[in-house]
Amino acid sequence: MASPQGSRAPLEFGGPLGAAALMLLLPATMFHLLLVVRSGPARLLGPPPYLPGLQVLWSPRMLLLWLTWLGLQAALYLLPARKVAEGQELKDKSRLLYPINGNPIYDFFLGRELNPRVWSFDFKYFCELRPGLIGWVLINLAMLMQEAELRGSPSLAMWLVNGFQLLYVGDALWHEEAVLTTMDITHDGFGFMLAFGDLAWVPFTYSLQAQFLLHHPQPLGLPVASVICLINAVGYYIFRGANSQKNTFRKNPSDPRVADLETIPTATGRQLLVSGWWGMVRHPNYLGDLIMALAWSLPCGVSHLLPYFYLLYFTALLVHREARDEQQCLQKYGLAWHEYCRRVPYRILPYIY
Ligand SMILES: NC(=O)C1=CN([C@@H]2O[C@H](COP(=O)(O)OP(=O)(O)OC[C@H]3O[C@@H](n4cnc5c(N)ncnc54)[C@H](OP(=O)(O)O)[C@@H]3O)[C@@H](O)[C@H]2O)C=CC1
Ligand SMILES: CC(C)CCC[C@@H](C)[C@H]1CC=C2C3=C(CC[C@@]21C)[C@@]1(C)CC[C@H](O)C(C)(C)[C@@H]1CC3
Repeated sequence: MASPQGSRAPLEFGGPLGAAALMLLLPATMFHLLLVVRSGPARLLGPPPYLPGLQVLWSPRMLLLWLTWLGLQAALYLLPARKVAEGQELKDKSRLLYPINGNPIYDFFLGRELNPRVWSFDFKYFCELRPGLIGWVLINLAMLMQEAELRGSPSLAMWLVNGFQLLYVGDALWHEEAVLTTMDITHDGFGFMLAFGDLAWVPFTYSLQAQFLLHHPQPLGLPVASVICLINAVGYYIFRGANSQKNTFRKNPSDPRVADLETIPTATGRQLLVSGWWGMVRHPNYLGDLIMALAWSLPCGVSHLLPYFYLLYFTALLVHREARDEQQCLQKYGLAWHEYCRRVPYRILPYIY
């Protein structure tokens, strides 16, 4: 968004160089992870065990399968029997026009079109939840079924990972409307980052724990499994509680479930919650999500670093995302946001960060 003086807003992700590096590094990282997870050593930081030839990598049948999957999801997305929810309005009821800054690599990575649509088909909204997230749990299920074929029955660890991540995806679909208030929909364009993130990164790297367990079975006793289930439950409770509280408040501040919460008025007319989950830290939803990310890795044991890749990546993503959101909220709310930061000094982890 251009500032009042017309100067260009600061470039994120390290500008064109950062964007170009990420567009090379991310597919390479995903490729490395998928090779290493199948190898015996499964060393995250080691070189990939082998580099498959092009005849292995290129499969017209797989391409057709993937396009069929995308087409099926698109057809289901277009079914007439669906609820239509309004997106977030901007302050003056209009939509800001982002100046094209003549920077192709950066624009290609971040995207500049906020709401890419063909008729009523919203590409960003469609990609955000459906093909990638549902594909993720399908890959998990395929791993579970293949382990049953290989070893007679799925391991307890595989059941836990499948169950936790099915809960996460099911929750996302159940609360589909909440996606409309996420940063991706309200602020980010639909470029390489979200297209690759939604359609490749989520299904193939988020299913890493299930893939790891298929190739590296891990023993898991009931007492430890119970503790891991408790950790996931705590994470989900915080994640869901915080997201629902904020989304309810944003939809209707007078809703009895949030009406008694303390708030800070802002010059925009919108208020900031300063008690409840959002009085604990400034991103309680991220805290819950990270606790769940830990619970997804623990069933894979501690013999390998690879299953903890998601936790490491996700921590970096949310720390970076939180910083981006802070800048946006500072621009939106000015002094009110400074007051919020004074009263709620921690970002994600109480008394730590
Ligand atoms: N699994 C994954 O890969 C990922 C999961 N996520 C999850 O997605 C969820 C959404 O995260 P994200 O999209 O980053 O955005 P958030 O849901 O955290 O929303 C941030 C926005 O909420 C509003 N807000 C912030 N503080 C307050 C407050 N005190 N009172 C009222 N409103 C407030 C502001 O918008 P405004 O005031 O304009 O309404 C702010 O821009 C999170 O749970 C996160 O964990 C996110 C990224 C990746
Ligand atoms: C490829 C790069 C490393 C970065 C890509 C990041 C994307 C994979 C994520 C950015 C925000 C996301 C959200 C979810 C999935 C991952 C991406 C697309 C989300 C749909 C997961 C389910 C949650 O319930 C949610 C709150 C709906 C999430 C919204 C943000």
